[in-house]
Amino acid sequence: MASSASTKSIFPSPLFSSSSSSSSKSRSSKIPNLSFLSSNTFGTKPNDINIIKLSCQQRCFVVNSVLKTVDQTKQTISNNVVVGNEKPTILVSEKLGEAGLQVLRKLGNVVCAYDLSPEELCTKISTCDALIVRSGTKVTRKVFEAGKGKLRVVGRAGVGIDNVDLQAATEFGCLVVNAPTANTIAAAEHGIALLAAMARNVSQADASLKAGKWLRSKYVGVSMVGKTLAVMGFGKVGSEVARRAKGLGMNVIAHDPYAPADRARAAAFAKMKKGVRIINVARGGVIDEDALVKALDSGIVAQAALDVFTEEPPAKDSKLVQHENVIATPHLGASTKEAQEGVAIEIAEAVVGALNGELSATAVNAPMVAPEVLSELAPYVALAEKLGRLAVQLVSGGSGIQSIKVVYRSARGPDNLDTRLLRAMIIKGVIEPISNTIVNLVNADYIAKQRGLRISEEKVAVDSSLELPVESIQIQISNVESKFASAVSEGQISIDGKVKQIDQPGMIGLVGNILGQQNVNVSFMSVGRTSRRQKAIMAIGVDEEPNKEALENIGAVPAVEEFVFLKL
Ligand SMILES: NC(=O)C1=CN([C@@H]2O[C@H](COP(=O)(O)OP(=O)(O)OC[C@H]3O[C@@H](n4cnc5c(N)ncnc54)[C@H](O)[C@@H]3O)[C@@H](O)[C@H]2O)C=CC1
Ligand SMILES: O=C(O)C(=O)COP(=O)(O)O
Repeated sequence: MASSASTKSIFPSPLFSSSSSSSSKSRSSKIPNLSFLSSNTFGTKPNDINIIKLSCQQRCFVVNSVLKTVDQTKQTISNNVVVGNEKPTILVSEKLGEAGLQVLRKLGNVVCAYDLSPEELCTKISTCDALIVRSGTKVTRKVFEAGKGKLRVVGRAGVGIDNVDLQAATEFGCLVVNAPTANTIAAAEHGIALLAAMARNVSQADASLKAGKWLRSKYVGVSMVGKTLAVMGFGKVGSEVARRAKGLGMNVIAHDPYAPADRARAAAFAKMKKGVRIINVARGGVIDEDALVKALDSGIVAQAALDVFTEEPPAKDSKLVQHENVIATPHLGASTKEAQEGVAIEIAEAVVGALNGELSATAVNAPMVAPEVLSELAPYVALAEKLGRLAVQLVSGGSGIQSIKVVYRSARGPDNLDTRLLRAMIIKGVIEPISNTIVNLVNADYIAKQRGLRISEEKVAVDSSLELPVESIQIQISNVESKFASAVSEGQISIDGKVKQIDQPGMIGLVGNILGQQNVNVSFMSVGRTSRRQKAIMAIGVDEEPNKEALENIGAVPAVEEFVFLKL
């Protein structure tokens, strides 16, 4: 970065050079610099401004300028899920607990429309910003196509997202969030309920009694105590089932190829014991239903208790459901009052958070960025996007960029710098100006890949006592031609960005006066700061080009740490 924190650059540096060799004051006037600040809305340390060296042609004079308001910065970070000042419309297509609806109503217009046909859903979705579903709504590619440009969030009020086309969601930049914790106990309890009901033939005995029979010897059951329960999938539900089964005196073994070894001891299921009993409260797809019918017929499987099916609802004449040794419930695992209230609140908060521009902790198709990481990276997010925007506008033909190398100079070790957000914003900056595609954290990597844009990243370690996560971000683009001959050095365009700045009273008047004295008309002025009396930034548009004296006078103002003049 040529301009250091203390440099006041009037006619700045060789275009896009990352060199720090020459002072910006000594450089040719035809190559301007630009300083950008993203206001600090996330509690990032107050010294932060984004500085970008660039070349432009439109007349614009910049002394510590504001790039984004608080909300705008949030929008940038938030995958474009913010819908401006209008109240967002949230479609709830399956029954959701009242407590969740109340949370949603505080933010937006909530439309509850149940049992929609696929066509009706597509029609309705075109006016909606968010959609909340359970397992009964198929959120297909067609739904995302119909919601294109408007649908920003799909909330799954539960765990399983197999009814949502995640690939399509990602391609359309639509965030998918779920509610992964609130129905765990309900599902585990349902598993235990099915286990006990199956062991004691509760369903069959009940049906027979209601049919006027009294068949005590037919429905002799089996005891659970001392039996072995194999839990397939030792996640949230599986481990709660295991705890309860142990309480019933069962021996519990678990199989989970992905669970940490200390959580699940792998068990071999090469051959099931004859007379095994199977319970499924996960998903129909985990069991081959035809094979299960055969196994039930042959007696290898004595009984099955099923809450979930490959096709829901299953066909009325389903051999599996009708089998006398099968008890079945219509996907009721999560259906307790308590779980549904919990799930409703969990998903409503996730959707509201997403619509408010926060990255969700339960995002399914976007990288999770911890709040503290988000907070400290906030100023760099705006910087990254601007660097991308500048890059693409400098390259002839706009779409000519095929690969970008991003160099992060940081005192942090590579493992302590999460650059996914910054990379996504660079991609956003590069692609959005030249296409109609909305790019965000959800789809950035996908869109880049689809367009053949390769992004490589390098983290360069620097010694620094500052606790900033990033000292500078540099974008390097090789083998491109520029609209501005001076932008290319040795076949490469290189743009640097950095952060810092100061807020103090009187700056607007001071700078305005200097310009006025030179008869330079101000066409716009935008000011912002990280926080009160902290770092600030100001952008001024001018109708006439200020002369050298005016620029020098501005540069001489003590509080101006750095300023640049640029023609866009
Ligand atoms: N019936 C119902 O109403 C409900 C059903 N569910 C379903 O229950 C299942 C479990 O939910 P959670 O425990 O919340 O999810 P989870 O993600 O906490 O646990 C799933 C576990 O399955 C393991 N797993 C994945 N592939 C496996 C394989 N091939 N063999 C063995 N284990 C495998 C994973 O490593 C993970 O530990 C999900 O399918 C979910 O959709 C959840 C809640 C209610
Ligand atoms: O959370 C899950 O994965 C479930 O299967 C619950 O489905 P539901 O919300 O009851 O349609």
